[in-house]
Amino acid sequence: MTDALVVTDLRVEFSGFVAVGGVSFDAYPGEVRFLIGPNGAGKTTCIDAVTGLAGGTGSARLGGKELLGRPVHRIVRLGVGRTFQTASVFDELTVLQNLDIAAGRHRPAISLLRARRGVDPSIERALEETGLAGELATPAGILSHGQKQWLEIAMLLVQDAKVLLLDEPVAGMSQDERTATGELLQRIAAKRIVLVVEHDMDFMRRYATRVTVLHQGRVLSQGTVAEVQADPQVQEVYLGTADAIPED
Ligand SMILES: Nc1ncnc2c1ncn2[C@@H]1O[C@H](COP(=O)(O)OP(=O)(O)OP(=O)(O)O)[C@@H](O)[C@H]1O
Repeated sequence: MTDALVVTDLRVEFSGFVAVGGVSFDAYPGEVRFLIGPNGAGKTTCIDAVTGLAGGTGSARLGGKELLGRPVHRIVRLGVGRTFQTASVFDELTVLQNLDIAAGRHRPAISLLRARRGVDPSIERALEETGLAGELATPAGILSHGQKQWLEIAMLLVQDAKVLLLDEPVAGMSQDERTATGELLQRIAAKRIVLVVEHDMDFMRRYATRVTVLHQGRVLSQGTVAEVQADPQVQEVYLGTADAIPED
């Protein structure tokens, strides 16, 4: 079983501006963990710090291992993967070629040069899991917006990421794609840590098991969906009204 991700008193400054001012949260396999908050709350900066893209102080531990201070590639090697707000796949390559590249770090370079004799089992599993099995030969550039996000997730699965940090995975998706993505996150979270940064409150309410609400670089509220929805401070930040995060 994958260890927990435990972030303690994380602080990130940009030239004296405090973007993240002492944030603590944890995430476990088996839950779909959400980080929400208004624009500029520090959500992306938190995952930038955990993945080594932004320097931070405090602690971000995966199992017993401290992530802060390690270079990006070492954090990746420890099993921490992320997606970005804009999908970063190779548009001119097929779905399979993208996944081959993602799988590359597991094989000796020479095997990448050999002719393909069937699809790698880890790639096959990732294709099934993300619903992209029918798109093997499709150039990534002509996939739908949702499918591109799923391909990015598939690339992390192929790399056997233990932690998936997903930055606004459903932004710009259709309702059907959102539902498919929520169900995908529930499936992959069974054995991995899934932390989702989102603006979409409806999506959060449907799929979050636990939520941390950030505001101006600090934790405003933390708990189950019901707990954060009932928190007057959260309601205040979202539009300043009690029905800002509507109940079903
Ligand atoms: N590289 C940087 N240099 C300076 N300031 C930055 C940098 N990155 C982020 N910031 C600032 O830090 C604050 C937090 O930004 P961040 O992108 O983490 O917020 P966010 O909660 O992810 O917002 P959004 O929902 O709009 O993506 C913002 O005020 C932002 O302008």
